[in-house]
Amino acid sequence: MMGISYLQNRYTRFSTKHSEEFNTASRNVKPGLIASGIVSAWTWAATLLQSSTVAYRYGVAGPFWYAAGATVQILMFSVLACKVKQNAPKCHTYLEIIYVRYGALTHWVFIFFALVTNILVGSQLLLGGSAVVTSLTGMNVYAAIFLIPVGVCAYVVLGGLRATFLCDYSHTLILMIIMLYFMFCAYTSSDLIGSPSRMYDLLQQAAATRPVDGNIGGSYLTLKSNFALVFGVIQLCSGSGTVFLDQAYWQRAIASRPKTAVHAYILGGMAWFAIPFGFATTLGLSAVALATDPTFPTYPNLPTEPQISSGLAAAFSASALLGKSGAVALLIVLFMAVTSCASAELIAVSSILTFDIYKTYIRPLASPSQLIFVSHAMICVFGLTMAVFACIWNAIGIDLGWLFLVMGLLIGGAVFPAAFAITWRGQTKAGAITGCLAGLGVGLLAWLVTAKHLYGEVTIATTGLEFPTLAGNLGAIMTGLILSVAVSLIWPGDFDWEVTRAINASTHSEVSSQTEQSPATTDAAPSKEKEAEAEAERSSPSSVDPEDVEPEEPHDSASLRSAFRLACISSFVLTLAMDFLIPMPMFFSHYVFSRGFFTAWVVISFLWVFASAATSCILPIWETRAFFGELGRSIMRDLMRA
Ligand SMILES: NC(N)=O
Repeated sequence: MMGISYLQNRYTRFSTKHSEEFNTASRNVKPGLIASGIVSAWTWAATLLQSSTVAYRYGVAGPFWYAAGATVQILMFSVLACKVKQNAPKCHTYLEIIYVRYGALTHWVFIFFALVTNILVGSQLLLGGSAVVTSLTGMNVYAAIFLIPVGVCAYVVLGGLRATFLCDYSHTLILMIIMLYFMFCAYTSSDLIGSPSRMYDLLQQAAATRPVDGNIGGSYLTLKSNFALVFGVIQLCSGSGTVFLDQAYWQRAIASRPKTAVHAYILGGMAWFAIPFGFATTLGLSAVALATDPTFPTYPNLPTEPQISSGLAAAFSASALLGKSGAVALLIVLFMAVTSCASAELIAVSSILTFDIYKTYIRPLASPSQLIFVSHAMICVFGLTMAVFACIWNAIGIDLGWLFLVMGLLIGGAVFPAAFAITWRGQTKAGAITGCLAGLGVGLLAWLVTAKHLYGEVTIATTGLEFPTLAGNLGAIMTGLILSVAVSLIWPGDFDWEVTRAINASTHSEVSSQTEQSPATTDAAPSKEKEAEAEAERSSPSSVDPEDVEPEEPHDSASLRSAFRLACISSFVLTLAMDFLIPMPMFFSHYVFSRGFFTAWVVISFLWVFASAATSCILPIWETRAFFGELGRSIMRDLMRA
């Protein structure tokens, strides 16, 4: 990472010493790298572990609903990405939009929801990751929780947002390779399974002795799975909160080029689908198939419910399929997922704390170097915070499964108010605040009342079950939607987007000037500092610029409007297909997969993973080939001179 940052600073005009580059990657990253960054930010420990948990519990419907329920938010976010480019092209965080549109009170409400989202996602990463590390290596769980973020903090501090994209890229590449290793092993070479047909037989045998409650005929081979459908709805609600309120996704929209942001989100969403779908269709179903095999780590017992809820189904099947090398491969893939997502969370929170709290309320005239210093410090503060929260969850008996189902009801109220803040000129301050807070209240109430009503007591066990969490998630998100719309229509407003377009408008892009002149720093930044930065730039041996190699077309509102149309149409059509047209006929017809259909299902999972690898691993290299050629020549020239 240090090497990459050195090369970037020496040979390109993007210096990590500038806060604009550190926090927004100078807003010119191409769609392949953004898509790869989206895939890796959205690939949590849970994407691998919880998807395998639901495969173990519900059969083929689990991976499908995990993937379909959490892809659509990324597709829909393409609409917001486009609106950010249209209505607030110079913002650093989405909370800056809230601040200039609604003022300080609403800003603090949204800061609260944004930070709760990041804390839940960050601590959930460490909770899932550490459970598997402890299970496979015996390491103390608290040591694992604290060790995981240390390295990530170091490379994010060194490299900033662009560095996280580059690390995301390399981690996604490794993740794809290992995922394909598991898939090929399970479905082609393993002595225990070795083919889709053998997996089909083993799943049928498992259904005969361990039928799935709520599935037609107890089968693992059907989408007629009541609890998988409930999980899918929770996933839709909770995923909306963890995408729309997580600055990491806004940051990728902000970092991308205006006209390609939409493509990046659509590509990223479609590429991400393959990860939980392919991974859990392999390791989650293998856990069902091999649970009674002597190679299974819990043999002769079946895994316990707490083990499954902690996300250990994948760890057990990886060990059963491949022994020690399976355990090592799972640890590596999990490390890649946890670190690349943690890096996205760290820099996202650092941007919020730097721009929305420090620069807005503490030191409005902060200089660029002060902003960079605070960004670095906040990365470490948040690294520590997420570890502390993961320890708290662990100490009070909350596991990955519980946190996964509950997250959405805590943040769901703010989903629609946040989306409307950049898309609907009619949403008022009262509508936004009422939607957020009432959504939180109703979500909590629906959750606890349902647990008490259905199970007679409110405990960690009952509050982590499907129906209470479904009620809470739906209550929160729908209340946020209904109240923000109703209140805004009763006391209407008509916002002028020119106000948000003016955010940081007078900032001269560092990309063009190499000196940062945000409104707050134009006059205040010490001129010596600017001179030093300019001098650093002049002394650079040569500055390779992707734009010089491949100049981008000018941005115009007509092309942004057509990108917006593309975002709306593609997110609507893909969502309809993934969440209704494909699963619902299979659900209502009570279809149980035939052997041939299951084989085709597995083949599709392979093809999708290959397409996903092409999008997130090959496309970023292809689209920057001219830049890398020029960079290589610059390095050669520099070496010749030495
Ligand atoms: N990112 C998720 N929901 O796996």
